Order: sequence, then structure tokens, then C-alpha cells
Amino acid sequence: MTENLHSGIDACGGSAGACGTSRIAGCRFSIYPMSGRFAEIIEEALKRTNTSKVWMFTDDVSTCVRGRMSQVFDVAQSMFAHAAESGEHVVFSGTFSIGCPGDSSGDAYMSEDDVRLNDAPSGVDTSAQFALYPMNAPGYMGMIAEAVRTAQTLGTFSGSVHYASRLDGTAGDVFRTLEQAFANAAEETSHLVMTATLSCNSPSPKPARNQAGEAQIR
Ligand SMILES: Cc1ncc(C[n+]2csc(CCO)c2C)c(N)n1
Repeated sequence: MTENLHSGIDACGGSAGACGTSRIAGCRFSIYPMSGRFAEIIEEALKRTNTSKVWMFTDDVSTCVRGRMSQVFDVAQSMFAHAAESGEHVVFSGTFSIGCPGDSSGDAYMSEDDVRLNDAPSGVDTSAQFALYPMNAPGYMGMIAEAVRTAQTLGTFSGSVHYASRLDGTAGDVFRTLEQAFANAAEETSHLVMTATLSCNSPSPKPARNQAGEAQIR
């Protein structure tokens, strides 16, 4: 497979602007179960997630999935939710991207549909921090503010911390927020990156909140 990763080829077929939902999306993520059973928990989550609508590769550091935005989020959520089912303290750390120049949208997985294949139990209480990085977008602060409004509307926003926004809710609520924020921002720029760190079953208490229900910056 030729990918021309650094050749400067525009994934939008030469257009400088945003180009709808047909751009290839992806996520490189790692799951860290704080458990002596970490290998089994990761391998079980991989096995129980239906990945037939994404390109996927796992190595000793991380897993990369690529394809339609909906399918990338479906697989990422399923992996976290299945690992969370172990009851162990689990952390997911991932970088989502869409429209990376040179990431070939001609790949076979882009012709899949948006019907999701995974339905892992998503009720686990989750703490998260995410950050949006709109590339080459002068209006990036407005896009970040829109992401915060999306989280507020979905009831997951719990404050700004340095370099990120905090989300709390079920894993389903948190992934819904991440996907909605990402999809909205992707409409406005040709290349978007988002980082997200999610934690569940942690023995650590959640941070104190202010009267608006927002986590306090420390
Ligand atoms: C999502 C995800 N993919 C890969 C790794 C790397 N990794 C660490 S332990 C292990 C299982 C035993 O080899 C693997 C694959 C990870 N942490 N999370």
C-alpha cells in the first residue's frame, strides 16, 4: 500500500478546505489496565470488538484504526467499554485525526456504511480530558468554544483545565460528546486532530467542583 504520508498530497483531492464526511478518519490509542491481568484485558477487548469496518493494526505500544469517522469512534468506544467491563482501573489515551494530508481516502474501508457493529455496555462512570487541535484554522478558538458548548448541551462538560476540557459521565456520554465535538469541528477545517484521555474505575476521588459544576483548576 502506498500512503504518501509526507508528500503533501491533500486528502480532499486537492481542495484546500473542508470536504465533508468522506475524508478518512483515524485513531491511534492505547489502553492501560492498572492490573496484573493487563495483557488479557487488552487482548479480550480486541477480540470482543468487531473491527470489520476499519483498517486496524496493533503493536506493542498502541492500536491504530482508520476508516469512516463513525466506525473509528465505534471501535474506540467498544475497546474502552470492554476493557472497563473488567472492573479494573482502565485508562484510554488516544489521538483522533481526520483529513490528514496523504492519508489515502481511497482505502477500501471508506466504502463501508455508517451502521455500527459494536454495542458494548457503555454505562461505566468515566472521567475524561480532551483537546481539539484544528490544523491551519485561524478560527480555532471559536471551534474549541463550540466543542465546549456541545459538551455543555450533552451534560458532560465539567470544566476547563490547562490545555484541555474535562468531561464526566458514562462512557457512552463521553464518547458521544467526543464524536459530536470532533464531527462539528471537522466541518470547519480540512485537517483536525483531537486528543482524549479517559479513565474509569479509578480509586482516586474526582476533583472538587465549583458552583457551576465545573472541576477546579489546580
Ligand atoms: C489498545 C492497545 N493496543 C495495544 C497496546 C499495546 N499492548 C500492551 S500490552 C498488550 C497485550 C499483550 O501484548 C498490548 C497489545 C495497548 N496497550 N493498547
